[in-house]
Amino acid sequence: MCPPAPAIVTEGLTKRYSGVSAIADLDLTVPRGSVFGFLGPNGAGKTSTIRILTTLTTPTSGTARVAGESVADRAAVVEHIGFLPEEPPLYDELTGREQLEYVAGLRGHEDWGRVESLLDRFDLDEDADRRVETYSKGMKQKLGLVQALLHDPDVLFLDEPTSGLDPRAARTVRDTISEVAAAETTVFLSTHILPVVEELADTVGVLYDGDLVAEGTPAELTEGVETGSTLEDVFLDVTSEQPDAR
Ligand SMILES: Nc1ncnc2c1ncn2[C@@H]1O[C@H](COP(=O)(O)OP(=O)(O)OP(=O)(O)O)[C@@H](O)[C@H]1O
Repeated sequence: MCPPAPAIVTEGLTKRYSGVSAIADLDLTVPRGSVFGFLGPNGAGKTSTIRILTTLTTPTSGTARVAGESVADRAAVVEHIGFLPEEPPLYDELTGREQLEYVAGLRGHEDWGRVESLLDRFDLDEDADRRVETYSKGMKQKLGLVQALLHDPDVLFLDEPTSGLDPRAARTVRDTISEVAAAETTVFLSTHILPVVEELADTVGVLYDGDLVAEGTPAELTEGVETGSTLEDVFLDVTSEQPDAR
């Protein structure tokens, strides 16, 4: 039997914005059902990569496939993906439940039973009839996560899902990510919070100046460097000035 196709494959992926190189010749493979921690300093090209993989922008050159579909085929890719950007796209004037029903309707997945079960699963049912504008940041983040999961995507993209959350809300979001990953969904997790990656990621990729400068399991990355090294030590090491940096 053939092994299943990877959840994400990029080959020679390149993005330039009027002369500025954001990603350069990126080759990336993310196996199905894994949590991929996508790290890199500010300006490394993480958001640009996520925007290409979620079909919000097009590459300058190279190819990318998500859940087996080319990112050139937007309609095919969006069926398979969920995306929680740093600021969840929510309407303040809707209630939590209306927000989810609205998005489910837009996607043509008018499965109100699923909306209710997700509200229940993420402890949002008691607040579901309150307007989003009254929600705390943590509740908005949870609602954004539920919204990204409504159509049971194969690949979930998360951009800084725990930033700005208090420890309890961040824990809830981390637990949710673990739960989603346990249910065979591939999670592409971009964050600056390294302990979150250490806790959740099966594989880590470190982007620096548009290039992948390290890739492996957290254990592989910390092996071979000084005993007791953490992912933070590895991150700081591989993202210091590279000899061939542009
Ligand atoms: N729309 C744009 N127009 C011009 N340059 C851009 C645009 N978007 C990103 N860039 C540039 O591309 C490079 C990569 O940016 P990107 O936002 O992808 O990095 P990032 O790793 O997500 O950074 P951060 O962690 O700060 O969010 C940067 O030099 C940035 O200034």
